[in-house]
Amino acid sequence: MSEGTLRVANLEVRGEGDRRLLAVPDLSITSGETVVIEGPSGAGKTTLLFAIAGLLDRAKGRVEWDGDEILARSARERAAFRRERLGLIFQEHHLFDEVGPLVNAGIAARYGSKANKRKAIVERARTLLQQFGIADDARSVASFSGGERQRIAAARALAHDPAVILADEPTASLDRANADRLISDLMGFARASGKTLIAVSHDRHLVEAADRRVRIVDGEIVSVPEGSVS
Ligand SMILES: Nc1ncnc2c1ncn2[C@@H]1O[C@H](COP(=O)(O)OP(=O)(O)OP(=O)(O)O)[C@@H](O)[C@H]1O
Repeated sequence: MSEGTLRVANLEVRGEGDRRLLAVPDLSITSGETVVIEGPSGAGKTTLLFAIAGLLDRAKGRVEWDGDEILARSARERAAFRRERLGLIFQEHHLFDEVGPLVNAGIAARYGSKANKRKAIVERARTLLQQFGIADDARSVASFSGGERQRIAAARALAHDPAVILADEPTASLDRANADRLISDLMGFARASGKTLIAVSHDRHLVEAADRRVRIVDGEIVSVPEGSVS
C-alpha cells in the first residue's frame, strides 16, 4: 500500500451532553489524492479533520492510516504518530515570532534525537522556504506579511516529510492574492511529491483545485452533485 492512504469506518464523535457531532460510516482517501472537506458552518468539518489526525480523545470507530488504526492508541502514541506521519496547517499559524523563518520551519529538528534526521529536516525546511518564495533571512518572522507567515507555517508542516498534509482553513486569514499563492504552492507541492492533502475550506479556489470534494452537512457526509461548487 502506498503511503498516505486513509480508511475511516464507523467514526462517531459526540460532544458535551452526548450530542452527536459527527457520524461517518465509511470514507476512503487514496495515497496522493487532494481532497477538500466543505460544507456549512458548524457542520462538523473541523471535527472530521481533527478526528482523522487523532486529536480527539472522544472519537470512536476506526481511523486507519496505511492500515494502522490510530483511535485505539493512547494520546501519547497518537502524538508520536502525528509528529512522524502528518503535517498540520491551521488558520492561525502560531509561529515563534522572535526567531527567523528557518528556525520556525525547521522546528521539528529541535525535537529529533538523531543528528542525520535533524540535518535532513533543516535542509528540507530551507528548500521549502525557497520554493514558497521566503527569503533566507535572519530577521524575526514577526516582520513578515500574513501571506509569508502562512507559507512559513506550511514549510514547517512539511519539513519532516510527512506522507499526509492536513490543513484547517489554510487560506481563511489571507487576501485573495496570498490565498491563491498558498493554494498553488501547496497543491503544486502535494502533486509533485505524491502527498495526500486533506483541507477543510470554504475557499472556492481551493475547492476547485482539489481532486475531490467531501461535503459535510449536520455531521454527515452527503453526496455532491457533479461539477457544482457551493
Ligand atoms: N467539545 C464540543 N462539545 C460540544 N459541541 C462541540 C464541541 N466541539 C465542537 N462542537 C460543535 O460541533 C459542531 C461542529 O463543529 P466544527 O468545528 O467541526 O464545525 P465546522 O464545520 O468546522 O464549522 P466552521 O465552518 O464554522 O468552522 C458545532 O456545532 C460546534 O459548536
